Amino acid sequence: MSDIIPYVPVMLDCRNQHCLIVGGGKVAERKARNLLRGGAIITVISPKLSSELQELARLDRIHWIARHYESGDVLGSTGAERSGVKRYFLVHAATIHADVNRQVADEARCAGIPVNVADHHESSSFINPMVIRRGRLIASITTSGAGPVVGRRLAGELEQHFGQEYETYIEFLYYLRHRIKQVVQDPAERRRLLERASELDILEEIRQERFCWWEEPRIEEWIAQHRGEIT
Ligand SMILES: C[C@@]1(CC(=O)O)c2cc3[nH]c(cc4nc(cc5[nH]c(cc(n2)[C@H]1CCC(=O)O)[C@@](C)(CC(=O)O)[C@@H]5CCC(=O)O)C(CC(=O)O)=C4CCC(=O)O)c(CCC(=O)O)c3CC(=O)O
Ligand SMILES: NC(=O)C1=CN([C@@H]2O[C@H](COP(=O)(O)OP(=O)(O)OC[C@H]3O[C@@H](n4cnc5c(N)ncnc54)[C@H](O)[C@@H]3O)[C@@H](O)[C@H]2O)C=CC1
Repeated sequence: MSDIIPYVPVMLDCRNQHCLIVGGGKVAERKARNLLRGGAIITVISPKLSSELQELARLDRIHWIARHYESGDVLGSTGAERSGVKRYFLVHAATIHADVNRQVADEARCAGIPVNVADHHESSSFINPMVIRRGRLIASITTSGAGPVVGRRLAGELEQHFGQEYETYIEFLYYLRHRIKQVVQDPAERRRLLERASELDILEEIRQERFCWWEEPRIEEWIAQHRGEIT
């Protein structure tokens, strides 16, 4: 048995970042979908593509280099250079060949580029969790390699817990916090207001379809009412 890797969870902003996927099958397709959703610019190096990836290439949503991986590709120093890439933000090694995946991983690690290896999580510098989304709320869960079957069941439990009402709830709290930050300068006062905001029973109101979005005057009134409170 291998040790538990003490993964550090982070959320990456991949918008307009160049990402490389080596391999063009079912797994590469899933990694591409995930990155596209995050706004990344994707290059795929693979002699063949799944039908969904072919469609994405046809629509210019991904840049396809139609050949086997060559040493130096992760640095953008071979064919990838022609796609205008200076440096990849992250790399996925997702071919069917363990030795090719390992080569991609070694080259990426040497270059200091985060890499995910589809067939061997111990060689990866990052792994992909199961994700559920409710607008701004993103809940992700991983079993650190125990596998997606159990992960999917646990994600299903999260889906039950975090219903669609959380999208409005979190959006409301975001908006209220944004306004508090604009009008209240004192950090202690701000924190107190933010705590008050988190105690509001909005979630239940949304669930019962009683919630009306707070317009500007109501927010100002609420802030004025609570900012002078002494705790
Ligand atoms: C460690 C990790 C690294 C990573 O890839 O990031 C990893 C690794 C491996 N997966 C393998 C197999 C499968 N993975 C899936 C599916 C998913 N795998 C995902 C994540 C992860 N998979 C990372 C953390 C996982 C964790 O939480 O523990 C998901 C969540 C996200 C995503 O892939 O983007 C996505 C769910 C998509 C969804 O349901 O929505 C399926 C099912 C399917 O394909 O339909 C199978 C076949 C069934 C099976 O084998 O269990 C193998 C063996 C390969 C082999 O033996 O050849 C390895 C290699 C190893 O364990 O080292
Ligand atoms: N991490 C995960 O979530 C999962 C990982 N896997 C593993 O991921 C890997 C890929 O699986 P699939 O996508 O299902 O396989 P697949 O057979 O559908 O696709 C493999 C792809 O690799 C390409 N390829 C082969 N040699 C190449 C090379 N030298 N350079 C560039 N591309 C090359 C092929 O053209 C093909 O597009 C396998 O090792 C599999 O065991 C499988 C399921 C889930």
